[in-house]
Amino acid sequence: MPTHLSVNVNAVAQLRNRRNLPWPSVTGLARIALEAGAAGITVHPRPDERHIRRHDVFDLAALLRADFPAAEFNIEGYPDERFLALCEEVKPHQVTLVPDDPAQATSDHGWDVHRDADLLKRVIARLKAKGMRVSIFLDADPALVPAAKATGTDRIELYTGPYGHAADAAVQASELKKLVATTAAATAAGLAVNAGHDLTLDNLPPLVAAAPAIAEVSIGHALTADALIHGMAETVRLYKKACGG
Ligand SMILES: CC(=O)[C@@H](O)[C@H](O)COP(=O)(O)O
Ligand SMILES: NCC(=O)COP(=O)(O)O
Repeated sequence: MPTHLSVNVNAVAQLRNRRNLPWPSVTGLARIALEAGAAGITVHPRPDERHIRRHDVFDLAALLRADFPAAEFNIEGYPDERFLALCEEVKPHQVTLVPDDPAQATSDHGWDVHRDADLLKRVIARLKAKGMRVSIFLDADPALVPAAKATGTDRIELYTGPYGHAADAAVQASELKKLVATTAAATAAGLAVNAGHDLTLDNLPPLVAAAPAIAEVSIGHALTADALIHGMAETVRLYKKACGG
């Protein structure tokens, strides 16, 4: 089964937010991505609404419900009360919990699954009780898998930043090894595996070849940059091919 591609539209929203104008259209670009074969859409509404705004989340949910019922909506974020209430209202297919501080420029680490075990258990049970699948952002380290599993999560999302922005080939190869080992440990523990952050057309094929069990990648920054060159539809086709299908 090829790895599913979820298109993250944060960067489309960030470009739109430069002006008080409705373009580029977040739902319009999401529609093009889904028509071109993306399996889903991802957003990471941050508290300062620097890119995705609250209304985008509702607009995208309505788009998927009306016109792309087979596609999945994935909402990422830190589980404060505002975020949890938003998820409960929108009911996406998947909620990805990320340990980001509001001041962070972007996500740069996974959960401390030991220190934050109680918070994660409580929040995951709450979201799952409302029918949402839950994934937690995790650094590539197989030793973290047992504690991740103990939180009750359905999936982990491997933080691929250190692989994606590795300074040289040797570092990238060593990061890839960690991603492969963590995928194997998670799969053996009965957890499905997603991956994301700084994935590109260049680094995606070696990742999915080495870890074909990865169920889904969510990609935004590089994919949006490529869409400026190739257009969104062609870019989604290129990334789908890079995902193996
Ligand atoms: C959770 C994760 O990996 C992030 O990639 C995030 O969704 C990106 O957030 P920004 O688009 O705000 O950098
Ligand atoms: N979960 C990762 C994601 O949605 C997008 O990350 P990036 O491709 O913008 O780095």
